[in-house]
Amino acid sequence: MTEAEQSPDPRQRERAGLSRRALLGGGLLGAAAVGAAAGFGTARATAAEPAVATDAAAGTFPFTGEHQAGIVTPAQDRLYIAAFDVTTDDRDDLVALLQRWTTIAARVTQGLSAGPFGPAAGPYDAPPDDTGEALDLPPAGLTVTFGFGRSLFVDADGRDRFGLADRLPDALLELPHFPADNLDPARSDGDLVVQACADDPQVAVHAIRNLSRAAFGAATIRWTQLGYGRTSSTSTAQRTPRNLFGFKDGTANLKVEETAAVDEHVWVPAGQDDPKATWMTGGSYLVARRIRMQIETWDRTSLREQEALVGRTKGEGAPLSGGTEHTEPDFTVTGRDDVPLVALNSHVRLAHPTQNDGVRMLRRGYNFTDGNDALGRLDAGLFFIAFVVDPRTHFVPMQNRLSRDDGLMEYLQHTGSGLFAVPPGVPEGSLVVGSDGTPITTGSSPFVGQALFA
Ligand SMILES: C=CC1=C(C)c2cc3[nH]c(cc4nc(cc5[nH]c(cc1n2)c(C)c5CCC(=O)O)C(CCC(=O)O)=C4C)c(C)c3C=C
Ligand SMILES: [Fe+2]
Repeated sequence: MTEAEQSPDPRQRERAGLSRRALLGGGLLGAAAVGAAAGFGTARATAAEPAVATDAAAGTFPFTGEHQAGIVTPAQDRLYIAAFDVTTDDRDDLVALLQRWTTIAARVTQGLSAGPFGPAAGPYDAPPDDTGEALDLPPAGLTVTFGFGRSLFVDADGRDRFGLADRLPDALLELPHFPADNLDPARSDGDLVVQACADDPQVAVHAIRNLSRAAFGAATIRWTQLGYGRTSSTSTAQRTPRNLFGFKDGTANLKVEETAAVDEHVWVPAGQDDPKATWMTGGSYLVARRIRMQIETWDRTSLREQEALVGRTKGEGAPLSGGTEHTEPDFTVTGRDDVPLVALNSHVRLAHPTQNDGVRMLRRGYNFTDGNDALGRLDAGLFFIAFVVDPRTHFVPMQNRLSRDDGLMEYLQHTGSGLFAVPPGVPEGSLVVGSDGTPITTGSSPFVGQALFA
């Protein structure tokens, strides 16, 4: 036994024990990273806590790949999303931030601590390199997805901030003002966005907190949103969840199994028209809208009216033209006085591809509840997230139509908004692996969004 392990000071004793376990656990950690990359469950491992196999909730998704994770990944139950303002004006600092973020995201998504020491080991007189709240938790299917806002490229006066203006995609437009928008600038936009999704909210918060910590001196948080109860399925294997209006949401969503449709409507293709956006090949555009729902008014609305506004039944989620949940709506079917069964101002009619030039989107929204207002009404709603190949064709026209004609709008208020270019994934097998088997990025190794800076 070492001197420290025999010390009367319990902290000294604990530290000595941890360091020892760190040494003993070094070999296992490499195995943990490999197992995790293969998509198998591991407990959160640190240099101090070697990995152990746990239950199914411990699942991991690979961080690297052609596309970033967290888009077609089966939607997890929880969301923590943060937008950042970049505070440095040095391009090298921005690149260094993205390198740090890549390393941390590659680690935490595989159930590792944010840094190699972990929260309870490492130099005793320095802050731990991981904040610790996820130490004993499984990875919970965590994915971390990064995006770039228009303001990263040009400032409000159109000035080139980081020598990136000639790479600003035409598709990364300033979203227009939509009818009935009531946007709070403090809940909108941002230079960078990080979407963390997991089946455990603490795991998602841990990821954002440690990324935010690593941004110190380079970027600060502009807004965040916690979400619960996914409002969309992104895989046919998932059951359809419900939104806070009590309706099934995500029935007609794009699903990962529809590969041709996902290629057409989600991923930015190679050889697109815009030469400024070649770095986006394999990426997508993330549209975020914080939509407050007038819950109390809705709850005083008759079931007949609720179903008419949505265009589907509340229980089964079937279109009002008949059938079951997954029956396609038939907009030609009429009832008494030749009135269409799926009303002209119903949400599903106005959002249907047949009314929108065949456009589909991959929705990945979450419910939110952020306390209440002075009148005791819940500040609750749907944090709408959609991934699309081009917001000019796949979001703006539909949102204009919905804002203008959708009967649901009487119960909705858009209070936050953001549009972000989500670059492709970090290529598989490209991250440098450290001597302890954990992912590292160095000055020369790949990082998320690297093609933008090439
Ligand atoms: C601009 C895009 C959309 C916004 C904003 C939006 C907000 C929103 N939606 C619901 C509830 C439902 N939406 C449903 C379907 C649906 N919604 C959109 C787009 C937006 N929704 C699309 C493209 C679709 C699919 C249309 C289709 O292909 O049939 C449904 C029905 C079930 C389903 O298919 O998902 C519900 C219910 C709320 C409450 C809301 C804002 C708070
Ligand atoms: Fe919708």
